[in-house]
Amino acid sequence: MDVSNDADRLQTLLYSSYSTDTVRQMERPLLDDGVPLMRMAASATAQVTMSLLDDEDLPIENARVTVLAGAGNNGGDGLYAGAELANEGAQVTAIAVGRSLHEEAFRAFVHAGGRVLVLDSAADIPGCTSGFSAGEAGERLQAAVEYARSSHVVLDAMTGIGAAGALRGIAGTLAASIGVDGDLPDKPALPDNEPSADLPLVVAIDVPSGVGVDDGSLPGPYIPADATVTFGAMKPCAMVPPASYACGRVTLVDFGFDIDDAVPFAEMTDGDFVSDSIRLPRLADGKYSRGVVGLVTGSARYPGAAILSARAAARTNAGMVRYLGPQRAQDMVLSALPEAVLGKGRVESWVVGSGVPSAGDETGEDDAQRVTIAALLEHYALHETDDEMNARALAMPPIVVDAGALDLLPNRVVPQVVVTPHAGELAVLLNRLDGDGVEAVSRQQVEANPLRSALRAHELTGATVLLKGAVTIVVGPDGDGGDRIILSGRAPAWMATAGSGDVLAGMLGALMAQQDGLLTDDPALVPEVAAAAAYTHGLAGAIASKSEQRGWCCPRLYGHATRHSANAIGHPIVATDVIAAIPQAFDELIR
Ligand SMILES: NC(=O)C1=CN([C@@H]2O[C@H](COP(=O)(O)OP(=O)(O)OC[C@H]3O[C@@H](n4cnc5c(N)ncnc54)[C@H](OP(=O)(O)O)[C@@H]3O)[C@@H](O)[C@H]2O)[C@@H](O)CC1
Ligand SMILES: [K+]
Repeated sequence: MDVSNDADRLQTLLYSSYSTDTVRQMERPLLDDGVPLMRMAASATAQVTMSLLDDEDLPIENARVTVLAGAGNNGGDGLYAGAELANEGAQVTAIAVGRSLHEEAFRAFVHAGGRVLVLDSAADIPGCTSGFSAGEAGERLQAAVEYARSSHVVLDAMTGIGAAGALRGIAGTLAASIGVDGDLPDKPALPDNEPSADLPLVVAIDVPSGVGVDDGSLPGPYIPADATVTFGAMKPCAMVPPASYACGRVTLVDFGFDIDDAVPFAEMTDGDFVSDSIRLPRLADGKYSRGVVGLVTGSARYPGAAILSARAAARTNAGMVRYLGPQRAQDMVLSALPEAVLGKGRVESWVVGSGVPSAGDETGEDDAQRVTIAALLEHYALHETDDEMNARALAMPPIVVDAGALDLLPNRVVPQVVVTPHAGELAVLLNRLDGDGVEAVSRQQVEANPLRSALRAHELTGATVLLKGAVTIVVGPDGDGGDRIILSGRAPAWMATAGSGDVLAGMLGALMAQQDGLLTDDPALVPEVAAAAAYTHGLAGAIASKSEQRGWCCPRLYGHATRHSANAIGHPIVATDVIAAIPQAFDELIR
């Protein structure tokens, strides 16, 4: 990735996340040059902690701070940060969860007046008691939990990027007692990831302990944070849900990593990125050249989805919308959108399945829409032996496969097919594709590790996958034989409402129709346009609900002035309100 100037570099740093291996490669040259990264990390953590205490009107001299310190460098960060807070007058206790502590950091901590409570009887930490009985170990653990709970601040320094798998042993028990075990992060969605006023404030060092650092999963007990101070570069867990929901407000400490040659693991969309997907009208344009969207959506049973998808597509910069569906839905579409054209004709993209019953639905089997969709989707199927049919499939216009069409998806398809499931629908899709012999995956499992599920669906089908959520995950081809992961976190939580998905499907269809056929020629653009649709949908929802809250907030950059952040929570909306706000969203994106 070529990052030509400083502003571009910072933008890339804030909106890209890198795997732990890449982060270690990027920090290597600095460590070799003797740059004191750990001290820099610790100072930043102490400063962020003090400013949080300040926000709560808690003087540092009165603050009780608990450092949950692991045996690795993450624990070292915590101990140095604890030492700085102790030097400022705080009363700081470190709970040693492993058998050792980072030596120099431990010395600095003790020198600053910090106290240490050891939990592992086999620990070997200078000046600390060990070899105690199992009974005493239990008492110490209980005391540690109580002490942490009654603190003003907990610095979570158990594990950082060296974490492997679910937290085990004492760290796991402590996380289950102080944090969460088995549930997704569950708190009101506030603007700017505002910390709750409840004490203790939890500050995660680098990453919250217990989350899947490289995939955003929650493999076991974890400690949700009010704030995370992360070093050098964003890790996937700070962007990918549900771990990203456990990070609270994120501050990135720029170590000056050279990111020119680093390939991000996952990127977050921003408005600049999205505007590339918007085709501005041209002087010589007519309605056809601006892109026509064909919709096979809605059904006799669910006609409303036809209206929502048609109106959303028409508002999203399409030249024209064609609608195919049952008489009742046709009548309703025409009265809601007189501009719609009924019946078949040339289109630049398709949207199928929104508001169409699936096979499991009681009206599913005999719904005529399903017959039309199944026939259309056959044109997108890839066959092992038939090159001619494959060439025809590769030349098809892009298509959005939503809701009731998902169970009609052929096994292997071309990448300009975008499937748009929510977690439950993705679980059903994966179980059908994986077939018997592979353990069935539940909606809850998809929710606990949505990225893995989206990657799996892309791998199995070849389709581009857009998994809906407060942070929407898009997985598609990167053009070099690999996967591209793009996220959109623009939507406020108010958008979790009936019909919201139908609106997204229509918007995505329209954005794909206006790409002048480029998506068919270059499938690597498909995930970009899919993420752009999710972002524009989220932005329209934010405008409609007058909400500053979003699924993902851009991290603060340590040492740089914090932009004043508005804090309107906003108000409830219905899907129709989102459509009404699309023009204003475009206005913002094009400006
Ligand atoms: N490189 C640098 O100089 C800089 C690094 N920096 C900081 O260092 C961090 C990386 O440090 P790291 O590599 O030492 O690993 P770290 O995250 O402390 O984890 C290792 C410890 O965790 C334990 N552990 C692992 N898995 C576990 C599990 N499932 N359940 C329970 N325990 C588990 C593991 O135990 P073990 O497996 O050895 O028994 C070991 O004790 C990085 O995130 C950043 O904060 C910054 O200061 C900037 C400069
Ligand atoms: K941590």
